[in-house]
Amino acid sequence: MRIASLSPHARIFLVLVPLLALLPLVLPTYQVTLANNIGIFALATLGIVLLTGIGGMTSFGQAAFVGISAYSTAYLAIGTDLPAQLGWLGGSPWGGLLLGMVLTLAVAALLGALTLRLSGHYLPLGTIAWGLSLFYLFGNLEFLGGHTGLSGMPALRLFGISLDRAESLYYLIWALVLLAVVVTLNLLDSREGRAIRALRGGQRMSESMGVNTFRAKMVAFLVSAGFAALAGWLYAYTQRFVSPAPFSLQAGIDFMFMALIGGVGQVWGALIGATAVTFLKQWLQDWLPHILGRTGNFESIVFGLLIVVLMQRMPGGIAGWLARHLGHARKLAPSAQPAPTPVEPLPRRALPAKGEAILEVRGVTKRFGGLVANNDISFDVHAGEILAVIGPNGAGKSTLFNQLSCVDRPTSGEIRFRGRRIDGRTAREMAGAGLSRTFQHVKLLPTMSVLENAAIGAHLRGGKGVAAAALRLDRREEARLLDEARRQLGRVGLGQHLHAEAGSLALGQQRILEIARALCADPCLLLLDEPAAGLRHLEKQALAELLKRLRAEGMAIVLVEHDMDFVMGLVDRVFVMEFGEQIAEGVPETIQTNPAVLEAYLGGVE
Ligand SMILES: Nc1ncnc2c1ncn2[C@@H]1O[C@H](COP(=O)(O)OP(=O)(O)OP(=O)(O)O)[C@@H](O)[C@H]1O
Repeated sequence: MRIASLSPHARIFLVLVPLLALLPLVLPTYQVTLANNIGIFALATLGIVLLTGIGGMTSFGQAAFVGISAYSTAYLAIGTDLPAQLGWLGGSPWGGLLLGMVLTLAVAALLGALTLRLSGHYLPLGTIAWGLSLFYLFGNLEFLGGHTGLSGMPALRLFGISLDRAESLYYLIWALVLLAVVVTLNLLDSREGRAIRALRGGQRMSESMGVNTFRAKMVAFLVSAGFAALAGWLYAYTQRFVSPAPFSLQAGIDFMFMALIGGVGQVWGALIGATAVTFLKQWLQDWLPHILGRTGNFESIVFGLLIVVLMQRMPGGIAGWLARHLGHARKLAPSAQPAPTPVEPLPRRALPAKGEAILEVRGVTKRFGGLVANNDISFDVHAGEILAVIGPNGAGKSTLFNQLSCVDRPTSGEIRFRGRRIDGRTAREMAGAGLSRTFQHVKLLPTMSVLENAAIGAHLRGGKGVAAAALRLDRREEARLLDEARRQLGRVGLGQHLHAEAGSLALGQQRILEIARALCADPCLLLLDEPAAGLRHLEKQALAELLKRLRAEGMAIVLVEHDMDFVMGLVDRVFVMEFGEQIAEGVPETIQTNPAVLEAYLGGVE
C-alpha cells in the first residue's frame, strides 16, 4: 500500500506506533512512569474532546468519573471486607474494570438524563456540582479509606502475566489509548458520529433531518465517561493507591485545560494536550524555583498565565495550529472517503399517487401574545404540485412554515399530512414521515464536508448504531448513505464540491446543498424556505429545472419565495398572504393580475 494513499490519521499511526513502542526501551523508568500518566490523562481528555470539543457539551466532571472507576478497582483489588454480593468479583482486575465501568456509566446516564435536555449552563454546572460532591463522598466514606484513601493494591495481573513494572504497564496503557483513538475516529466517521458532530450549532437542523439530538448527546456523554472509567482502572493499577485528591474538581479542570491546549476539536488534541500540560507542569516545577530563587506554588500562577496566553494565541489548541500550518485542517477531520465500488442504492419510499392530497391546512391560527401572525389559514397541497407562499415582509410566511414543519404548533386549527394530523408532532417525527425542508437562514455545518452535510439528511435511512460504528461494522450501510448523498449532490449540480468544506461554498450553493440534504431523506413533501435567495441567474434556472423534475416524479413542494420571476415561471399555484391573512390563491396568471395582490404585495401597481 502506498503511503500517499493513506488517510492523515493512518499516517499519524504509522509514525506514532513504532515511536511509542520504542520509548520504554530508551527512556529511564521515571520517564516511562511519566509517559504512563500522560497516557491515562490522554484517555480521560479524549472523552472531553468528544464531549466538549466535538459535541459542544462542557463537562468539568471527568475526573470524578475517573475516580469512581479508580475507587471501584482499588476496592475490589484489595478485597478486604467486601460485601457478599461483590465477593465473586474480589481480587480480579476484570471485576474492577466491570464494576468501575458499570458504576461510571450508570452515574453518567443519570446525570445526562437530568441535564442534557436542558440548554445553557446546566450541564457544566451539573458536572461541577457532581465533581464536588463526589470528591467529598470519597473522602467521607469509611470503607473507601476516608481522606487517606485505599492503599496496598496488588500489582495488575492479566492472563497470568504480572504487569508490576512501569514498562509493562506502559504497553497496556498506550495500547488502550490508541484503541480509544481508533474507536473515536471510527465513531466520528459514521452516521452516529455525524449526529454528534452536528450537535455543535446544528441541533434544530438535525432534528428536522430526523436526528434524535438527545440520544446523540447521551452517546457522546457515555462514551466520554467510558474513557474516564478506563482511565480510572489504569490509574488505580499504576499508583496502586487511591485517595480523593486526584479526582477533585481541580483535576476535572486540568483535563479541560489539557483538551483546550491540545486542541479540543481534534481527536489527536487529547494526546498532544496531555503530553504538553504534563511536561509544562513538570518543567515549571523543576525550573521555577531556580529562576525565581525561591520556592512556593509559583508554577500554578505561571501555568494559569501561560494558558490564558496560549488560548489567546491558539484558540484551536496545538493540534488546530499544527493542522492549519501543515495544511491539513480539513484532512485531520474525519473525512468521508469516496465509495470504492458501486453500492446498492438505499430503498426508496413509495411516493403517493399524483394528485393525492399530501398536506391539508384547515383554519390555522397562530398568535404570539396579542399579535395574530397567521389568521384562519386554509389550503391543500397535492402530490406532483408546486405551491408558492408569497407575501410582503412580516406577512406570516415563516410562521406558517414553522407550523407546517412542526417546529411550532398552531394556536388553533389543524394540519394533516397524508391524511394524519401532525400539529403537535415533532420535526423529527415528520422527517421520518416524509417531510423534509430547507431553512431561510442556511443551516449547515460549515467545517464538515459538503458530502457529510448532505448525508445528515439520510440519517433515518440508516440504522447502524454506536457499537457497529466503533468496530467499523457499518461500512456497507455507510457507503450506501454516502452514495445517496453523492447522488443527490450530483443531481443538484454540486458533484464537483463533494469534499470541500460546506462553509467554503457561495451562499447560493449552500442553499442548493440544503436542498440536496433534504432530498437525501427521500421525502414526499419538500418545504423550501426562499430557495432562490442569493442564487445567480443560471443557478436559478438550474434550480427551477430540478424542482420541475421532482414535481414530475410526484413530489409535493411548498416554497416561500420573494423572487416573483422565479415563482411565476415555475409553480402551479400561488398562495398570497398579508398581515397574517390569506388574501388570494390561484394559478400564477390570475395572481399576477389580482388587484388585491397588486395592491398589497406589489404596493398598488397601476
Ligand atoms: N416568535 C415570535 N414571537 C413574536 N412575534 C413573532 C414571532 N415570530 C414571528 N413573529 C411576528 O409575526 C409576524 C409574521 O412574521 P413572519 O416571520 O412569519 O413573517 P414573514 O412573512 O416570514 O416575513 P419575512 O418575509 O420577512 O421572513 C411578524 O410581525 C413577526 O414579528
